Amino acid sequence: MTQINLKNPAKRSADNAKVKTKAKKRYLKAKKERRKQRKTSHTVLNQEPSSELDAEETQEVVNPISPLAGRTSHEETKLDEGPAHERPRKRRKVGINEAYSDVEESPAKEATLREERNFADTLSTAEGALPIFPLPKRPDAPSRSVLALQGQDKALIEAELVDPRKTTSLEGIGLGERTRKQLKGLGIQELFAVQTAVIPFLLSDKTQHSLYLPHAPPRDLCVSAPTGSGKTLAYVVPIVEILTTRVVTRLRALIVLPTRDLVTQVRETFEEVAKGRGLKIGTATGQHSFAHEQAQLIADKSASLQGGSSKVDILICTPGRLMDHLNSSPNFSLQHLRFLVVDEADRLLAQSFQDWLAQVLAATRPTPPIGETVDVRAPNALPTPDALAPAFLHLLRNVPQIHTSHNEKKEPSCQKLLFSATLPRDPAKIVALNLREPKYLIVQDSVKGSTEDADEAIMDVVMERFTMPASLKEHMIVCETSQKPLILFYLIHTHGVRNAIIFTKSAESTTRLVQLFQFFESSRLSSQTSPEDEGKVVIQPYSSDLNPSDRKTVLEKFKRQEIHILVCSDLISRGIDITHVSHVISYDAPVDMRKYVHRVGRTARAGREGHAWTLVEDQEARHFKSMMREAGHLDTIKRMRVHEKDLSPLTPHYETALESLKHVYVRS
Ligand SMILES: Nc1ncnc2c1ncn2[C@@H]1O[C@H](COP(=O)(O)OP(=O)(O)OP(=O)(O)O)[C@@H](O)[C@H]1O
Repeated sequence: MTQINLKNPAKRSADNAKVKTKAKKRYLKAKKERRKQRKTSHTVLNQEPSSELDAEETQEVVNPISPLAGRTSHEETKLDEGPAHERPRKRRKVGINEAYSDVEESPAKEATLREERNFADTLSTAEGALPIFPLPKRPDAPSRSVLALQGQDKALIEAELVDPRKTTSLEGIGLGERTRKQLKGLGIQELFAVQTAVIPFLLSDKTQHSLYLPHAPPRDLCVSAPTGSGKTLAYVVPIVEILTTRVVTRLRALIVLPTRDLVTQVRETFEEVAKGRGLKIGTATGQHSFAHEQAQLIADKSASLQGGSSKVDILICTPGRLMDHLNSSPNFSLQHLRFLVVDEADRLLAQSFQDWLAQVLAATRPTPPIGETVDVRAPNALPTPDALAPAFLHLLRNVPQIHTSHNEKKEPSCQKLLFSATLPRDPAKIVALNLREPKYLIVQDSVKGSTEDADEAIMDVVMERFTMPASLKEHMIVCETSQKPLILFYLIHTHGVRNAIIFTKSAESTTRLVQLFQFFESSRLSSQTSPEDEGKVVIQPYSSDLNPSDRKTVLEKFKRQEIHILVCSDLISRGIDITHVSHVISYDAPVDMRKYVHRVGRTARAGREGHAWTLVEDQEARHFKSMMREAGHLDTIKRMRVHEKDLSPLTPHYETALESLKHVYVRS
């Protein structure tokens, strides 16, 4: 045993040196040996077996050498751990050979250790060697699309994509002979993409043609398709087709729209398609007195009828007036509804209108009986045999309870159909509709069939990157605020614009612009040598300031092209279908993308060409461009430039018009 001199530090250090030298020698020897061993194992490792046989041979040659052959894996594990247990060491990464390097033992023990080292080497070379684990990898961050789709309706993610170029003939998609004839009479030779997808979904399964489907209720449908793509006929045609089978008039289809103008327009479409079918169509918009509407809609107000009473099969309405009838019209019932259509769904779902949606949905569902019930055995208890819809029959308490298949749970048969060019992405809004196994149909341009395209299209809906009609040409004109009216007048005259709709930000702005334009026209025409009326542009306001009948007259004149240009606020930016509109001009730039989509959608309808121009004031340019960029639309909208010198011939008339307008405002 080595003595350590505690008294003499110099001697102590010499002793230490001696001890160290011995230990160092042993260490160097062990190291040399290790290196030798490693060299051998490295060569073996690098010698990849040329065949399976080689690999097996390697194992067979190696294993018999090991003195540990035949030991249990448990014993082997213990042995590997041995040195580490014997002496606590600094924590560092060690190779299997290094694990033995710090051990100072007797030659006999060293021989054992050498054998063990050999065994460790065999382990590293043989099959079943200690596995080399790959370094842990940081998982990839979820993509934007994955994040965007989180929390979205599963049905939306699995939406069916429809190519907008797809058309189909009227035959073979479940339409009856009469409907086909009717459509041909309306000039419809083939069905547009959205119709080719929606009509078969609603009609191809004959079992779904029934008016009541309490045991196999139909799936609901959400449709996103560009403006002017024919969404109205997509729901009008199947509703007419299915309701034609009805015998008794009940309120079976309810179409909810955001404005009176749209109610009138959709009513016209229903009347054209349902002509000669005996279906009764009604509207409720508040345009007439409440009593008048009740008289139009309800057949029997005198008695309280559990099954309700209706004079119409189809009711087209605005949500406000619908609420009035639901709350205050006796016998106005939604229990027989087979279809609930929410057109311009995003707009309607965004507005609460006395929580109209929740109330309508509640009215389509049966409620547990409360209070007084009807004794069906009493004479005249049920006014008509089919007064109650199947899902509501349990309300008749005194019916003897005999268990039959009819006691099975009965669902309301109402099928919800949602349509919009800008379907809401907010899942909460969709959830509020309580949709039944909803199916999503998306009419989207980028469909090439690949999964990536499909995902991209769904992402577009989720991210609110809306699809525009393919035949639409879009331009923006960035200008100074003071120049805006003059630039507008210049564009109208140089491009010979007629059949246009100009959008402003308010009714007041509409009135002012129309007056200014009319003064401008007077000045311009008075200066020309040709007869005054030649080349006159007829411009009219269309705003909430007009009463409903005046609005109707203006719209009709515009449709007949007696008025060339309509100036309006966003009152008619949605849904209005005037096929000959060639230009949509946003005199005041829209502040959000939805508004933009619906405004420009008043042109380029049903595959026709159309132009959309947006005047953007200098200070608005940044917001407008970033809005377009976010919507993935900045590349599509082109810049149009108007030079100062082009405006100069019109400047005197513009100045005169400004002067005249000033007088008007001073006087008033
Ligand atoms: N199959 C068809 N063949 C010819 N014209 C059609 C066809 N389907 C619809 N149209 C016409 O296309 C025009 C646009 O239809 P519709 O008003 O239904 O569009 P939309 O998709 O509802 O548009 P928006 O989103 O602006 O309300 C209408 O004039 C309609 O008559």
